[in-house]
Amino acid sequence: MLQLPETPRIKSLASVEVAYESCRQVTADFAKSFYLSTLLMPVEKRQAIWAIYVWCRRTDELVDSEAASKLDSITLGQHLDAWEERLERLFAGKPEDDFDVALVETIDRYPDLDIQPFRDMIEGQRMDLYRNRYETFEELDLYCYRVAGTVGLMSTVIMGINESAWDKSPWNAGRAPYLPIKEAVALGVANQLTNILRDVGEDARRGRIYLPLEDLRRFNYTEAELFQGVNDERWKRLMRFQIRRARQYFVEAEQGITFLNDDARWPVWAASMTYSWILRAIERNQYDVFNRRAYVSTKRKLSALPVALMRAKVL
Ligand SMILES: CC(C)=CCC/C(C)=C/CC/C(C)=C/CC/C(C)=C/[C@@H]1[C@@H](COP(=O)(O)OP(=O)(O)O)[C@]1(C)CC/C=C(\C)CC/C=C(\C)CCC=C(C)C
Ligand SMILES: [Mn+2]
Repeated sequence: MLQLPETPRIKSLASVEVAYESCRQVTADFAKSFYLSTLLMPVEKRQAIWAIYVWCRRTDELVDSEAASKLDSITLGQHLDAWEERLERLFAGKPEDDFDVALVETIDRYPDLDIQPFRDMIEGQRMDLYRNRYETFEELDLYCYRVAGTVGLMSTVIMGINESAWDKSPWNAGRAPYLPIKEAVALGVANQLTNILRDVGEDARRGRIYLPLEDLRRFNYTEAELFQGVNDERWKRLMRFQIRRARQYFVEAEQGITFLNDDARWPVWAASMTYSWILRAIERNQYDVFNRRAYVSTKRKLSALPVALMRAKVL
C-alpha cells in the first residue's frame, strides 16, 4: 500500500488537509503506540509527526516488505537511489503524491528540519541490502543511528525546546539553548536495540543476526546455536547484557526529555516508557525470543499515561 506508485505525469494532488489525514490513517493503522503518543500533542506537531512517520515507513518498506522480498539487491538499491532523488525534490518543495504533500508542508512549516537525517535513514536501509551480520557494537550502533536515531533528530525539531527548563538548569548558564540531539538519537537507538532483541527469532529465520558477533563470542554462544534457538544459560547471560545496554540508552534519552517543549514531554515519556517495557516482557518470557513475541498490552500502555504525565510535569 505504501509502495511507490507508478506516478502518472499529470495528476492533481490532494489538499494539505487531505494529505495529513491520509498520513494520520497510515500512522494509526501501522503504529498504534506512536499514534497514541501523537494524540497528546497539539495538532500542528502531530500532523508533522504523521507526515514524517509515513515517509519513514515507506523508506523501510522499500527494502523490507513482501514486494521487496521478491526483488534482488541491485533493483532494491536502485529504488533507494530513486527515493533519495525524490527526497531532494521534496526539500525543494516538489511533492509527487499525496503523502508527499504533507511532508512538503511540514518541511515548509519547520524550516529547521534538516535533510541529512532523512538521507542517513536511506543509507541505513541500504545497509540491509549488503549486510546481514554486525561484527562489533560500533557497527551496529551506526546502523541503529541511521534507521532509528534519525527519527529522534527529525522529531525533536518538530517538538522544539523548553527554554525555561534550559535557563533553570545550572549546567546551562551562559549557553544558548540547543536541541537535546544526543538524547533524541539515544531514544531512537534504544528503540531499535529493543526491536532487535524482540525480533531475534524472526530475523534469524531470514538469515539475519543483528546482535554483534563479538558479543556472541564473548558469551561463548555460536551463530549455529542462535539459528537453532538454543535458550540456555549462555544465551540468557548474553541477553541480559544486551538488555542492560538498551536500558542505558533509554536512561540517556530520558535525561533529555526535560529540555523538550511542554507540549511534547508527555508523549515522549509515554513512548519511551512503553517501548522500554518490551525489555521487561522479554525477561518475563525467560529470554525466549525464538518462539514468543514480547509485547506490551494496550491496557499496560494506557497505564503509562498518568505516570508519563506526572514525569512530564515534575522532571
Ligand atoms: C530528547 C528526546 C528523548 C527526544 C525524543 C526524540 C524522539 C521522539 C525519538 C523517537 C525515536 C523513535 C520513535 C524511533 C523509531 C525507531 C524505529 C521503530 C525504527 C524502525 C526501523 C527499522 O526497524 P525494523 O525494520 O527492524 O522493524 P519493522 O519490523 O520493519 O518495524 C524503522 C522501521 C525505521 C522507520 C521508522 C518508523 C516507521 C518510525 C517513525 C516514528 C515516528 C516518526 C514517530 C516518533 C514520534 C514519537 C512521538 C515517539
Ligand atoms: Mn523494517
